[in-house]
Amino acid sequence: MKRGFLKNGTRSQKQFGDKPPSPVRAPQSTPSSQSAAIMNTTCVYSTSPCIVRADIRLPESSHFLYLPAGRPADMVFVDTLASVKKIAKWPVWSQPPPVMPSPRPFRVELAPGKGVGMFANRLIKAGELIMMERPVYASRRRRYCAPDQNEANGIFHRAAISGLSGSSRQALMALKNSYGSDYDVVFGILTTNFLPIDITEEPDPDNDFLGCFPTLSRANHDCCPSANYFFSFAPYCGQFWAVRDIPKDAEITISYASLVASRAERQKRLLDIHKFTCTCNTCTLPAQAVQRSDARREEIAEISARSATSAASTGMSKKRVLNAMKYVEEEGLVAASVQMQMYAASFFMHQLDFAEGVRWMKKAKKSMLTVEGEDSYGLKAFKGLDPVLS
Ligand SMILES: C[S@@+](CC[C@H](N)C(=O)[O-])C[C@H]1O[C@@H](n2cnc3c(N)ncnc32)[C@H](O)[C@@H]1O
Repeated sequence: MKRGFLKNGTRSQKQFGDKPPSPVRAPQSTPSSQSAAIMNTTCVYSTSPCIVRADIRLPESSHFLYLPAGRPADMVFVDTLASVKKIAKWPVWSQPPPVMPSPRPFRVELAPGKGVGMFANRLIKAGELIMMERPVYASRRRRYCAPDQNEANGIFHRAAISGLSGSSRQALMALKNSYGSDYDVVFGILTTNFLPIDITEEPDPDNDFLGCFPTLSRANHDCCPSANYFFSFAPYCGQFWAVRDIPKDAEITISYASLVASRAERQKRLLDIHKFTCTCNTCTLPAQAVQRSDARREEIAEISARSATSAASTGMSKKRVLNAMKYVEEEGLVAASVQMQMYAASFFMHQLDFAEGVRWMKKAKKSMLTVEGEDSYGLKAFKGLDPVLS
């Protein structure tokens, strides 16, 4: 998911939380005793915009930017000084976050065995925007902090959230912590709830950011999810889009890990990073059905991987492409279908079957709209092709 899944319509899925945020360690000369760790290492860099240096001891310390300016902060951005100075100037902060129509089409309630989850209050139609909101905590995955500010004492993150308004801090602290007592609770909450976000409009793998959301972070995982998470850069909001009709009272789920992997691989990742064993319908199929599901997902993964290479259609047969399309449908992987449809479009174009190529492009465009809405980066890439595709 590089801001959602479909930048350029061809990027492979960037998954959130695929590895925990990793601190970049400062040189060992930094004091590392517990007493030094407890001391306040922050200092105010500027008040307007409100920027706080995380650690006066480190030349390259991370900085905390509190937004919006001049009001109790709804959000903290954690990054280098140069970066937060640029972010502070974005015009989006002068606009209030978009308000979702009331009543909301979902509720947050107990999801047995999972904590809480999001459930549909009414039929939610495929392609509907379920929820959008700004993160309360946004951070580059790799932050720069001293060895005495670690996952166990949470000093760094605690300092970052201390400048948030009471309500934003409470919303964050109310989120689930799946990380257990070896870790500080704030670190645990953040790591449990991170979703991928962006600081650039164009795809940029070097800028790897994570965000925590008061409501979106309540969605549970399913290996055949009913919603797609997309980060819309323009309003600076995370969004959930219904990828199929979601009946009243059904759970609204997203995917935390790559779905085009075998059950064993998915389960390992979910346990290692997200600390649960997935018991979704796909994971609990009878053994033979799991084998078939694995084979379908592995085939989709192989073709998705090819779609990123220039030799994408070399040695590929039409039968195999069309079979893969069927597999995506059989597995209910609506978000993954976009990449496959784009692959099919380019495959047929290479075969000089333009009618078939355009047909798959139209399908991909429609799917992009369903799973990412009008702000989809991939959709924008289609703009010049409108006369052909409409
Ligand atoms: C981002 S939170 C999701 C909301 C969370 N259930 C809550 O109560 O706030 C992620 C955590 O929810 C739980 N979870 C998510 N999906 C799950 C699933 N399919 N089965 C069991 N637990 C799940 C795990 O504890 C996971 O670490």
